[in-house]
Amino acid sequence: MGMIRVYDLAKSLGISSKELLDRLEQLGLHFKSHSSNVDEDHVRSLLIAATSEKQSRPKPKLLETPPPVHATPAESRRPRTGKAEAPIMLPETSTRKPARSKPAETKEPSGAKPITEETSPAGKVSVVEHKGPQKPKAVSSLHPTQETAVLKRPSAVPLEPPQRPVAAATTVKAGPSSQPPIPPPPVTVPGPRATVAPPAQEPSVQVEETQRVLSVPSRPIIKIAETITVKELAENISMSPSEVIKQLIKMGIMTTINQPLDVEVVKRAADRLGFSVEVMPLEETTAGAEEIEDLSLLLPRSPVVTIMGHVDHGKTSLLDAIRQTNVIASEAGGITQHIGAYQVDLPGGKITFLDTPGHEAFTAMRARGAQATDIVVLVVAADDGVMPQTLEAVSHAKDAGVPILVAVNKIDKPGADSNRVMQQLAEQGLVPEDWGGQTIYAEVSAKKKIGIDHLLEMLLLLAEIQELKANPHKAAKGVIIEAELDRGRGPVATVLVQQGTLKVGDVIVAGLHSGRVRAMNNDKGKRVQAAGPATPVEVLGLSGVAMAGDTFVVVSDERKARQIALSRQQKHREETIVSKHRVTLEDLHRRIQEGEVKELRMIIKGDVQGSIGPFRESLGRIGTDAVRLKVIHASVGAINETDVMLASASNAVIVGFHVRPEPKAQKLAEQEGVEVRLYTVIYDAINEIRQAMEGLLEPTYIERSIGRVEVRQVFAVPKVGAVAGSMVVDGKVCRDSQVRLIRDSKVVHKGRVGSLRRFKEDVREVQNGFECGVGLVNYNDIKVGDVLEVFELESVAQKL
Ligand SMILES: Nc1nc2c(ncn2[C@@H]2O[C@H](COP(=O)(O)OP(=O)(O)OP(=O)(O)O)[C@@H](O)[C@H]2O)c(=O)[nH]1
Repeated sequence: MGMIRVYDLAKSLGISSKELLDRLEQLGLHFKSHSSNVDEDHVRSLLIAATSEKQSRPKPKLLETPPPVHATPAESRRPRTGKAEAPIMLPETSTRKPARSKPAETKEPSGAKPITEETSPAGKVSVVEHKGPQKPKAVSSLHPTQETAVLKRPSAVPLEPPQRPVAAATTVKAGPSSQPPIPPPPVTVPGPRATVAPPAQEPSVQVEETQRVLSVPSRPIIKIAETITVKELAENISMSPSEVIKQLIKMGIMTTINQPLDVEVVKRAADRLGFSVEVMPLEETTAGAEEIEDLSLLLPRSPVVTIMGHVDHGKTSLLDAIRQTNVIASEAGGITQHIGAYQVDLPGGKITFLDTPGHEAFTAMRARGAQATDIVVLVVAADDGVMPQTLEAVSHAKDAGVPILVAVNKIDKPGADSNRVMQQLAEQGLVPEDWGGQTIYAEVSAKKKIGIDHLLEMLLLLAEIQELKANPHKAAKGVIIEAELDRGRGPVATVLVQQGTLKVGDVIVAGLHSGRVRAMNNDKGKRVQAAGPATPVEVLGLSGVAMAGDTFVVVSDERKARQIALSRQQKHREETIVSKHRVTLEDLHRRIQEGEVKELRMIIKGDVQGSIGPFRESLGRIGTDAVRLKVIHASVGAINETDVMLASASNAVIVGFHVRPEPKAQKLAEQEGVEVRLYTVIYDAINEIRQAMEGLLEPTYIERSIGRVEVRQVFAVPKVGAVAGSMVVDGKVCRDSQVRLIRDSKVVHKGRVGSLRRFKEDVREVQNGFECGVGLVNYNDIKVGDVLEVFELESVAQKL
C-alpha cells in the first residue's frame, strides 16, 4: 500500500477527518490538514495497536467520552440572585484545554436529551439563592451590565482573568439608598475564559480591578427590547404596576397596564425610579442570544454556500449543474422551486446553496447586518483565469472571514489552464493544498457536468473542518434571503433559519414586519411544518415584504411582534442612524479616542495600478498603535455600487485617485452614509488621513452634487470656443456652477460653467430633462460622451 490522503483514509475508516487527525495527533503523528498524505499501512497498524492498547487499559478515555459539563458559560451568565459564596463548579474540561474549548470536546453524552434552558443551570451551578425582598429580575439587570462593563469592551480591559472583580464587587456600594434595592454582586463565571484558572494576582492588579468595578455605574440597568409594556417594566424593576403608573402620571403620561411604552418614556421613568435603561436589539434579547451558547446542545448543521466569481465564468451554470445533479439523484424527483436558496442532499450530508450568485448580493446582505454564508465557492474559468471580479470576490469573502473553495470551471474548453488559475490565486493568498497551502481547488465543467460530485464532496469536507453547529431546540432566528409580494399569497419571504427551529404557527418579527407563520414550503415546493438550522424555507404570513438581509426572530406573542414592528417602522422613518455609525475621516479621531475604532478600513480605487501601490505603501507607514490602517480592497476603475456596499458592510472609507463614483454609487454612498474621498495627489490623501488620525483634520467645505449633464454634440462657436450641446440628466446646471468633466470615469478637467443657453437665450439654470448649450471657462477640449458633474461647495463648521 502507498500514500493516501487523510480524508480518504478517514472515509474508509468511517470516521471524520477531524477525528482521524485528532487520533493521529494523540499517537504523536502530526499532519497539517485533511488532505495531507499519510502512509496507509503504517497509520492503520498504529491505529489498530492504539485501539487494542486502549481496550486493555481501563481508563481514562480523555477525548472520547468527556466528563459532563457542569456549568456552561451560558448558565454562568444567567442572572442570579444571591452572593457567590457557594462554590461554582467549572467545567471539568477546563483542566484539559484552555479558553477556546472546542465543541467537539463537549460532545453530548450518549443518549443525552437536549437540556432545556430552564432546567440546565439549576442543577448544575451551585449557587445560594438569595431569598431577600428583591426579585431576581432586578438583580439580573445589574448583573449583565457589570459584565458588560468588565467584559464587553476588551479594548479597555487588559487580558486577565475576569473573575476577580466578583470578589471586589462585594465591597461596592451601589445604587440609591432607598429603592430600588441594591442588587447583590453578580455570580460570575464569565464566558469561556472562566475555564482558565486565574493566575495569582499582584495586589496592585487587584486594586486596579476594584477600581474598575467601582467605576461601573452603580445604578441597576434594565435591558429592554425595543418596546415594553407598563406591566413588563414593573416586573423588570420589581415594582407594582400601579407604582409605575403613578410615576408616569407624575410625568404627565396616562397609561394602562398593558400599554406599550415609548423607549424615551421608559428611559425617563426609569431615571426617576433610580434605574438606567439599555435598549437591546430584539435579536439579542430573544432566542437566547444574550447568553453564551450552551455547547452541549449544539448539533452539526449543513453549510451554507454562496457562489462568486467573474462575469461569465459560470456561476449560474454551476448552480444549475449542482441543482440538476441533485434533482436527478433524489428519487422524489421533485422539481426544485426557485425560492432563493436550495439544499442538496448527499450521502455525506446536506449543503445549502444561496441562489443569487455574486459578491454583490453577498455584501449587500452583510451591509444589512446579516452574514448567512459559511463557505464561498469562487468560480474561475480555466480558459480565462483570474479577472477583476474574481479579485473583488476574494476581497469580499476575505473581509467577511468566510473560507473560499475554488472551483476551476470550464476545464472542458481547449484553452483551459488550471495551473495558471492556481498560480494567480496563490498570489492572493489562496495557495492550493498540493502546494502546501490550505485552499481546496476543485476542477469542474459546469457545462459537461464534470467534477460536480467531487466539488460537493470537498464542500462537505470543508464544512466538516469548520465544525458548523447550531442548537435546533430553541426559538428560531435567521435571515431573509429574498422576499416579494405574491398576488395570490401576499407577502412571501424566503428565509434561512440559522438557529433553532422555525415552525408553522410561530410568531416572527422580520425587519420592519411581523406575523404568524401561516405556512412554509421547502425548496422542493413541499409544505413543511418545521425548518431547522441551515434550512431555507418560503414563509407565508408576514405583514409586509421584508428586505433581503433583514434578520428574523421568533417572539412570544403576536401583539408584541406587532408593537416591535411598528416601533421599528417609526424609527425607520426617522432614520438617520445609518450614517451615524459609519466611520468618516472627520470623526475618526473622536472615535479612536473613545476606543470605538481601532482600525481604519479603506477601499482604494485608482485609474491605474501605479497610483494604488505607492499609496498602499505610504499608508503602511502611518499606522499607529491606536489605529491600524487596513486596505480591504484595492482595484482599478470607477467607484461602483459594489465598492460602496463593501464599504458599508465593513464600515470602511473609500479613497479614489483620479476616479469618480458612478452616479448610482454616489447615490448609494449618500444613502448608506459611506464616506468617499477623492484625490489626485497621493501626498494629499496621506496627509489628510494622518491629520484625521491625529484629530487635526479641518473640513472646511463639503461638496454637494447638484446635477449631471451629458454632452451629446460639440459646436465650435467663433470667439466663444467649444459649446457642448447637452442634456441635463439629473438635478440641474446653473451658470457659474462648478463642474467636473468626466471622460471614461476619469476626471479630465475641473472648472466652471462660463455660458449656459437654451435656444440661443442665456439662462440662469436648466433643469433635469432639458437640453442646453454649455460652455466652460477657459476650456475647449469637450468631446461627445463626456459628462459634466455639477456641484457646489458648502462650507462646514470646523469640528473640535
Ligand atoms: N465550455 C464550457 N462553457 C461553460 C461552462 N460553464 C459555463 N459555461 C458557459 O459560459 C457562459 C457563462 O455562463 P454563466 O453560468 O451564465 O456565467 P455566470 O458567471 O453566471 O455569468 P453572469 O451571471 O453573467 O455573471 C455560458 O455560455 C455557459 O454556457 C463550462 O464548464 N464549460
